[in-house]
Amino acid sequence: MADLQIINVSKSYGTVEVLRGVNLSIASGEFVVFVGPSGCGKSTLLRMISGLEDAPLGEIRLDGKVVNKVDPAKRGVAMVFQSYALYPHMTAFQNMAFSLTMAREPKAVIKEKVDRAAAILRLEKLLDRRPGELSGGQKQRVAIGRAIVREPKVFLFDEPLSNLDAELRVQMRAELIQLHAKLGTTMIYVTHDQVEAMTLADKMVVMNGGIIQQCGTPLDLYDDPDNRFVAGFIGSPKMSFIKAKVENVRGEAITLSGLGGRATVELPFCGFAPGVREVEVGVRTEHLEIAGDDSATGTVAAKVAFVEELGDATFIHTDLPTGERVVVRSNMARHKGSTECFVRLDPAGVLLFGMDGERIRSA
Ligand SMILES: Nc1ncnc2c1ncn2[C@@H]1O[C@H](COP(=O)(O)OP(=O)(O)OP(=O)(O)O)[C@@H](O)[C@H]1O
Repeated sequence: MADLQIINVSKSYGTVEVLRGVNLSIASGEFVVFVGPSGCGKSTLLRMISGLEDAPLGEIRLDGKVVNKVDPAKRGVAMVFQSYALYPHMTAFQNMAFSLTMAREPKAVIKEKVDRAAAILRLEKLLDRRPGELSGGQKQRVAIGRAIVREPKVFLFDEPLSNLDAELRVQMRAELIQLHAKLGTTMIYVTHDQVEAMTLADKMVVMNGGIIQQCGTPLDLYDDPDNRFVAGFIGSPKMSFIKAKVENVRGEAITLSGLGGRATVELPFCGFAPGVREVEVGVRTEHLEIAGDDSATGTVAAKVAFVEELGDATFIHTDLPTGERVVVRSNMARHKGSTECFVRLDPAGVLLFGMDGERIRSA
């Protein structure tokens, strides 16, 4: 177990800056997930922590010690790759034992460590098989086993489940949660799948454009995003955004107009900055409902674009007259066939964003 500090770390490839002044503190034993769209720099940051990529600017501290120039093999970190990276001619046992064999550990110690890892990962019966004789999930477990036997201070996972089918991903996700509970080791995990991130993370780090946009618990990010990017990235279906004009600001409420072109809504809000004329309303699907008419405030006329019926929930994708797409979760079955509807916002579930994308919070 180890804590990790990333202090003002930047990285460029040629003239392209892929990490820009990243600061992050990871506590010992924490499960931290880096998430963000393709190319945002999450794998680069992970590889810099592992030492596979050099870190010329800023500091990476493991248990207080600067490791920027420490050899990857001596950092006490172990990485698990998306591609498994197993030796095809070696058995599962030999693959898992490889680093210990190279370090000339005694045979009895190697066997004990591999057997212990195999028991944790339920691989005991597969140790004689070569990678070609294992399923994707089993191969990934061998790759994780190879990391476990090294008894690292920090595990680094680079999209380890991306090559697995949907069902196996869910199963492996649960296994990783149990593994973390069993070992208690610091784990850093990269994925572009936000559901994976939300289910695994103690702390989630949302990145975009080489910058940490926000970090916190998954529910902090879901309920209280700092900006429009985080709000839109976290959650499925995604948060809907509607532009509005600021009509009236009072002590504990503001009135917005022009939602979807016409509608108005009054929101509880303290300390709204005078002078702001335009905002964007962000609202999650659970704070929207289909209304019978537009008599209540915060109700917008919309056209049904398409309906997804998933059994336990129905998502109605609607288009406002302004062209904005709004997704409503409804337990009213059988919306297929409807072409027009009214969508009502629950004022208590509305978040406000400035036109610069930053969150406007109530005082
Ligand atoms: N060795 C390299 N040389 C030049 N550019 C690179 C190199 N490695 C990565 N990049 C670029 O740096 C940026 C960040 O890449 P990185 O792999 O960290 O992104 P990512 O967030 O992990 O994306 P993905 O989810 O697609 O794996 C990308 O624009 C990528 O093209």
